[in-house]
Amino acid sequence: MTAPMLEMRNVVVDFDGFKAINDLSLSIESGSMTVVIGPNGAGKSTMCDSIIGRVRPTSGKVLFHGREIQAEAEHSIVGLGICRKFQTPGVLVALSVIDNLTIAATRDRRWWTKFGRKGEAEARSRAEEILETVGLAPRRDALAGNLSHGEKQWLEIGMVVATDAELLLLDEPTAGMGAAESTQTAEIVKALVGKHAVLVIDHDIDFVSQLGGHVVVLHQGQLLREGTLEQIRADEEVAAIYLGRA
Ligand SMILES: Nc1ncnc2c1ncn2[C@@H]1O[C@H](COP(=O)(O)OP(=O)(O)OP(=O)(O)O)[C@@H](O)[C@H]1O
Repeated sequence: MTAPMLEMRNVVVDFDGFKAINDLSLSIESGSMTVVIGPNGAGKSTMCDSIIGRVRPTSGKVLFHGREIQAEAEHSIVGLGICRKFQTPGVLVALSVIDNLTIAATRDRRWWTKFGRKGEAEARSRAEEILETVGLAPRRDALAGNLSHGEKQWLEIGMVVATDAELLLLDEPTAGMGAAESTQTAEIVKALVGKHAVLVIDHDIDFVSQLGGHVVVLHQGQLLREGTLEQIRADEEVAAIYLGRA
């Protein structure tokens, strides 16, 4: 039997006696979409931190294609093919959209780790492709600093995609967005699935329903439920704890 692409096995993250992640086990398959929801403080960001190597599990294992990565440095985890987008966009505001994407594509993790820097022409052609994927073709030459909040988020998704990571971690990609921008974000994220596995953290249930992925509910650092959004919505314990229904 082949190992899942990513597996968290009995992971505990203990901050001075407080278990932000408490015996969490879950698997993510290649090319899949997993959406993590849960109340504030459920441990969603800490879960991402423990996958990417920003936080060390106190116990348990994180495996990527069967290889233990829980003790690896963040940059080597990125080199293996896991890349994370944070809530706050980290684009280079003085550069154009296409230049931001080209720089990110130049740092394609496979070229970075195995062959040195990718050629400028190849990186630019990859950047042009990603420009379409994230819907920013009309804003190609705009300075990143002049983009709207939503456009900056899409550019940063594009920069994560440009690394050609196998697993993309998107932490609240719709933070601060209105309904129309959230819908467009769902379309962008759905288009990434297949080529990449995507793990999305988000609070917005409308957005989660537009994504249509496998839903994981975290509560107090533990996996409360997983399934389709319909199964999650029908679950009375989840409704009481998270969706606010008695
Ligand atoms: N470095 C830390 N030291 C101590 N406690 C922490 C640390 N990081 C997170 N926590 C605590 O761990 C718990 C889980 O936090 P986390 O940010 O992972 O939750 P979350 O589900 O992402 O919440 P939110 O939806 O509000 O972003 C919270 O109670 C938080 O205060």
